[in-house]
Amino acid sequence: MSDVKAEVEKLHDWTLEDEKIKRTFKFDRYLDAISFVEKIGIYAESVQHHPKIVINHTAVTVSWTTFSKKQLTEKDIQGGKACENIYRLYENEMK
Ligand SMILES: C[C@H](O)[C@H](O)[C@H]1CNC2=NC(N)=NC(=O)C2=N1
Repeated sequence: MSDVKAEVEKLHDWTLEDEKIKRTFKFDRYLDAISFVEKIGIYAESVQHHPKIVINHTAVTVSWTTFSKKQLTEKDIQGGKACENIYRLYENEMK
């Protein structure tokens, strides 16, 4: 297994399929979901690596892959970790 694939296992809650990692994040309110997406957008622009994001009311599904290489790369792992960190901010605010 490649190092990148081994790293996916450490990202609990993310599933690996077809060279993509994916996770759905849940929010209490629609605008919390939108705010999460905006923060991911700011991260994505800062590193010039952009995920697919599907907003379904209060559920946000984020998928990372590297389309230029048609495979999962370290940048996708970093993207997944960034999403986790951003979501943790939201969870802490809710406590
Ligand atoms: C030039 C620019 O860095 C590339 O087009 C970037 C932009 N964002 C990207 N995002 C993702 N997810 N995969 C890429 O291959 C990619 N390429």
